[in-house]
Amino acid sequence: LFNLFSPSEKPPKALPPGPSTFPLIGNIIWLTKSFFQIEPILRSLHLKLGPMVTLHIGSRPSIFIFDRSLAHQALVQNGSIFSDRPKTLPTNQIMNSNQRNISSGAYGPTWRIIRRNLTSEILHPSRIKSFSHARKWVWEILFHSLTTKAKTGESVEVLSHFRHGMFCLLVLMCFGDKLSQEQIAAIEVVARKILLSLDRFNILNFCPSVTKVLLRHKWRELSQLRKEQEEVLIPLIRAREKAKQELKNNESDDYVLAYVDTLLDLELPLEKRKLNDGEMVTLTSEFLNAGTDTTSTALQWIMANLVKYPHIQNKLWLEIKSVAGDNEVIKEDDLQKMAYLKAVILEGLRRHPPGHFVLPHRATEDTVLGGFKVPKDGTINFMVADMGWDPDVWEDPMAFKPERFLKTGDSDEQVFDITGSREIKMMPFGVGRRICPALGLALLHLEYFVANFIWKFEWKAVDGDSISLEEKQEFTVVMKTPLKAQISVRKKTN
Ligand code: HEM
Repeated sequence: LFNLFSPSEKPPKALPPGPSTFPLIGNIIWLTKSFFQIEPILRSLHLKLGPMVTLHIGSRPSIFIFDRSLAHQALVQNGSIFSDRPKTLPTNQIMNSNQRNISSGAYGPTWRIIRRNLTSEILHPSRIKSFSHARKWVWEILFHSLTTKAKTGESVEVLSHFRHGMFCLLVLMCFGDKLSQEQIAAIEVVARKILLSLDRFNILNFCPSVTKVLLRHKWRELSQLRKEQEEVLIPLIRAREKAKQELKNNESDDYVLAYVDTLLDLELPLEKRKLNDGEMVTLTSEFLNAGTDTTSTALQWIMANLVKYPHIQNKLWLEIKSVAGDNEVIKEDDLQKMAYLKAVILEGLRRHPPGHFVLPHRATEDTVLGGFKVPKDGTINFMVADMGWDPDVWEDPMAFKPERFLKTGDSDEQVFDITGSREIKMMPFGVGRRICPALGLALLHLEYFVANFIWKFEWKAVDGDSISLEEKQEFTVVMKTPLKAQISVRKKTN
């Protein structure tokens, strides 16, 4: 437990401060607001009340942490208390097989096994390497559609291209690389339909026993949506199961392990059984959804800044040129030699983290943080965007300056540690035991695609348009005015 008070002192009884509201009505009003609507309210409360703020949302207190060293105390130094998840809402339970996925799973043996399966079987650096042909395939699809735009002079709606590219890539990692573009499109249609309609079902959570009667058609609609998802994914899982057997029997060199293969082999530690179809659907969908919007949003923000600031784009292009020479495509090994590229990506994630909060955490014991009580079952949220914009850590924090991530002089100082294990300066992937398990993959995807985009094309604002950095909440925090760019193919002699 935290040792923030001496044994003679009594542990504090008070929760972190919060606004005064009418108990029941206030709790319900917060429930109707999205995190994005709450964020500005929290910021003004933070200025008045300090680094920890409590809102009574629904039946439990929700504590919001602004301070990076308190975040470190909670998530790193006391990770065993702060790594659980709150119980998910009844509508989400249908989509996540009753919390049987990584992101919503309770901190315990089942979560540990399914998370470790993903990190060691698929996201291990050597495994990530085995998917390089899939990345090249997706790059070629993007390259062809962008070249057509460049030739016709049409502007590019950047996000839809990026999102489709990221989705294809994750589908191939998930189901194997023998899928056609049509099959991928069918998975994408149902995944987007679900993502865009989930908010409509929130009302069902207000008093499920009542809404199950009064709004039963809406509950049916939700079950129908889940059924649609299963009807698309289960046949693909079965087909992969068969193909895997055949490829293995023939000892084929073509066999590249896919996420589904690992799930087919997995055994749940408590129940001592294999995953059922519903659980497989839940886990494969999590893989596709967790990685698509996050990465494509980050990519859009980064490219927006490269369009807005042509001198940064040019500096990056010069670095790529110095490493890539005459290569048509940037090779993955070459990315390691591009320090400025890495700085651009990190600055993008600092200035525009795709999620302004990590997923909510739950405290498993009564404990003390920052001199306040954090009650057992309380929900804890971490203010990701605000930490990355803290003027005590980052000079001129709202400016886009990749140089801040470049090592100066020849000191032995480590390159920036985004895991925050020793100290948190920003946390776009979270920190501690629940840190995004795919941060290495996400960084590789961002580096690989940004490098190739800039290597092959020059990106400019559409005539007369300035690039607005205003934000809007969707699944992630996206550009309110989506980036449109005019692109031209770079000439070798440029
Ligand atoms: C730029 C891209 C990405 C960003 C910024 C990002 C960010 C995050 C954040 C903030 C969390 C929550 C951490 C917490 O609750 O403390 C998270 C969790 C997670 N992410 Fe990512 N992510 C990205 C890409 C991906 C990709 C590509 C995948 C999968 C292929 C993925 C899979 C997951 C999973 C499964 C979790 C849940 C971890 C757990 O609860 O144990 N993410 N991510």
